[in-house]
Amino acid sequence: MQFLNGQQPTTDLTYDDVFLAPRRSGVESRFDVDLATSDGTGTTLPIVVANMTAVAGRRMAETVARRGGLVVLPQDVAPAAVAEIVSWVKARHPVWDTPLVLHADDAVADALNLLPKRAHGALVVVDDDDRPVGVVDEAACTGVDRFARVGEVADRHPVVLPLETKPREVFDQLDKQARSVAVAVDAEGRLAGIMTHRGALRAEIYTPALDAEGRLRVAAAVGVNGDVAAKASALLDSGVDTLVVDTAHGHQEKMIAALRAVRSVSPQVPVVAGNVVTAEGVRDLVEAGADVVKVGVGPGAMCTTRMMTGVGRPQFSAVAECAAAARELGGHVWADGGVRHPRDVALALAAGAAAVMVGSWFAGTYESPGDLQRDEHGRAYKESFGMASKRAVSARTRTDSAYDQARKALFEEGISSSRMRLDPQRPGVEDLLDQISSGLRSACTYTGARNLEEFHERAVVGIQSAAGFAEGRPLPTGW
Ligand SMILES: NC(=O)C1=CN([C@@H]2O[C@H](COP(=O)(O)OP(=O)(O)OC[C@H]3O[C@@H](n4cnc5c(N)ncnc54)[C@H](OP(=O)(O)O)[C@@H]3O)[C@@H](O)[C@H]2O)C=CC1
Ligand SMILES: Nc1nc2c(ncn2[C@@H]2O[C@H](COP(=O)(O)O)[C@@H](O)[C@H]2O)c(=O)[nH]1
Ligand SMILES: [K+]
Repeated sequence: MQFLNGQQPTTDLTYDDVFLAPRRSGVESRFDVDLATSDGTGTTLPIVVANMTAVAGRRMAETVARRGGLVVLPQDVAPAAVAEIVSWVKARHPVWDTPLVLHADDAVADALNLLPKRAHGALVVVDDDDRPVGVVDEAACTGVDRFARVGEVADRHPVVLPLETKPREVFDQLDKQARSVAVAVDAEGRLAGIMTHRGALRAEIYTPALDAEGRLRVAAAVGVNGDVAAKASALLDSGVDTLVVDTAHGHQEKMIAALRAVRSVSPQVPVVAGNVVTAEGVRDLVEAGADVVKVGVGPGAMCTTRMMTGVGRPQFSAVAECAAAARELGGHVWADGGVRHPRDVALALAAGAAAVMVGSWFAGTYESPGDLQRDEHGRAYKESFGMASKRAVSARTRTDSAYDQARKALFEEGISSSRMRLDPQRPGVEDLLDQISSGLRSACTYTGARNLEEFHERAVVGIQSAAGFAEGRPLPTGW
């Protein structure tokens, strides 16, 4: 990456302060761009979902890995629960989505409660042998008594296809039969998956992030306190593919000790550690065994660290400097926090990040773990909260003595309750991944890059005023 016309920034910069200049390009199509990462985590899309309780759970893990990204399960999840989630994710089909299931005599009210759990907008009615007998969507439940049986409102002639059917064929069948979802069955005719029109298209464009056995990948976080080696070992035994050693102040002795402990358990597993914002921090963590260093102190949407402490660093400069330091040592960085638009992802990768971590933005999707709620205007939202908020800290310390709990509650550095609205145009995390990956593919071709390494090499970044940033925003209501 270089600055436009040899500019030298005189202050540290954040995403809003910068823009990418277009360059002569020989890349003919945005589909010619390869978005695979080179950080050893096996992802084919440079997006990692942050280890936040309000964001990263099993449905998020399955859905994002199927599109090539990675989800980090939070360190607050009990080891037995992590093991259960990992084995569940690993048992998911890499192409077909997991259906929501009811029986014919379940109530329409049950269907309405279940539908927002997944973005495909339909659930499958099965018989006692798990064979699909119908499909129910929201339209079928509208204007119907909530105690009516789903069997009475279901479409009894759904598109049912063998599990081996190629996504392109699924797309064409849905088109031909004018249906919005197809249902997959195994050799015995039992329900095995569901796919929407858009899902079929996505399955042709994205490549799932798979482990050596062809199963979806998943990561998990571990803190720096307690017996880190034992915790890391338990996570690896559960089948976790990448370990994230995570604490607010990553550049501390405890982190270095934790990294050495993790490395003693497994010399090969990809290990991510953070958070830091300086080249010195990167060097110390790479030296202690991190393959990837997580960069970002204070940019997070739920984060009050900068207001509480004055500590942090504008994220674009932090990523650029840390990525350069990591590259010198053969390491990588993930840009963690503060991503609010697809452009921020492109800019972080241009600055040299191997992948970009997104938290709060993805809390406002069907796939995040929280319950869907509605505000006074009927708009759908989910609750989000920071991992250093009072809410998260009291959950994390619930087994400590009352005195210790009270001591830890003093260091609150996050928001306990915030509403993340679901975008009516993009209510599912895959809609947001589409938006991000389209923006990124386009940014690469504007720069003349066929892959993310070339994107970083060729990126020319300019510095803009607040007016420059404002000019780039659309004005949907006129002026
Ligand atoms: N990226 C960011 O800007 C930030 C992220 N977070 C996230 O919140 C979660 C909780 O992290 P964390 O609060 O580190 O909790 P942890 O449970 O991981 O504990 C952190 C440990 O480090 C010690 N410590 C020393 N100095 C600090 C410091 N300045 N801030 C925090 N701990 C310190 C703490 O001791 P003692 O409590 O005795 O001081 C404690 O033992 C993580 O997921 C983290 O990523 C939190 C804040 C900032
Ligand atoms: N200072 C705090 N930082 C937090 C807290 N919870 C999470 N985080 C960090 O934010 C990113 C995600 O950023 P986002 O803008 O996408 O939401 C996450 O990975 C953590 O590093 C917190 O309570 N305090
Ligand atoms: K912030």
